[in-house]
Amino acid sequence: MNKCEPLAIAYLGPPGTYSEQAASFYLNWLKSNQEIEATLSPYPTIAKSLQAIATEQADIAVVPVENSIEGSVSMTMDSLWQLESLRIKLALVLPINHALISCADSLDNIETVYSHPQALAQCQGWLAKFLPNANLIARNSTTEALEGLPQAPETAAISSQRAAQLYNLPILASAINDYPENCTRFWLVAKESTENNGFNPTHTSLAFSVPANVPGALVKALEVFAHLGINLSRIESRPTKRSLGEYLFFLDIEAAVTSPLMVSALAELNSCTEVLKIFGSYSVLTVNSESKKF
Ligand SMILES: O=C(O)C(=O)Cc1ccccc1
Repeated sequence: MNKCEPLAIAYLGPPGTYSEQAASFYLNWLKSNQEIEATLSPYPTIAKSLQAIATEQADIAVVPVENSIEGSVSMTMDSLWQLESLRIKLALVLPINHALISCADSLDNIETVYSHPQALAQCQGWLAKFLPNANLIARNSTTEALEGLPQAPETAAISSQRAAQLYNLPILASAINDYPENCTRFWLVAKESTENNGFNPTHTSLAFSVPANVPGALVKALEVFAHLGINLSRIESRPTKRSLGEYLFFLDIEAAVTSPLMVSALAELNSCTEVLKIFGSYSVLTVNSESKKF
């Protein structure tokens, strides 16, 4: 990164997404706490936001990783495993409030609803109750879903209230997520070589594969943490994509990578896993609605 250039923050666009809200929060934080200027650059997919870091087109990517209702964002996990030399620098937890945006006069006229798969899933109860016959179609992001709404009044999109204001589109229903306490965790990902941001790391994320057809291989790996009294806050499996029934295991751990217990754990883990990748050690910030400044 050129020190004179503002920091380029990649996020899942077009502007107005929840990822942009998380990216804006970080941009404001950088300005007020570290006097660092930054700019926001939208990318069409989560994978492309992360690739922009690997290819040094951008300095930091803000990507959704897990939702309190719907679970993990598989595109983020798969890209992190595939791309080398990326590190998680910080986690941000944001409250998520969805609205139904449409130029239709009433819900009765809506035939199709577009949104990011996570948003469709987070509103499935509401959709089943109020739009039981609508076709639900996935888009790359909640704001990509807004494209074409004015030309097609029989369509609607699930996006944020702020996105409706940004694109001057009407809100037909608000607070439509099935659970009011809907939160999403975002990771801020940079190149391994990037300086730390001053937060003391409290969590570590990693993933590993285990030797094929070894009974108890996963138990052995998990016992490393249990025996050392280290708490795990998430475990998730993803297919290796090599052959059916082979998995990668993603773990979030409540300890910094440099803590003495983790140093012992990682040494032991190395000996019972096949490939082990450490995605970073970072701190978690929870953003409440009032502190989302733009
Ligand atoms: O599409 C967006 O706005 C995103 O940033 C992804 C997303 C979708 C739903 C909840 C949280 C993040």
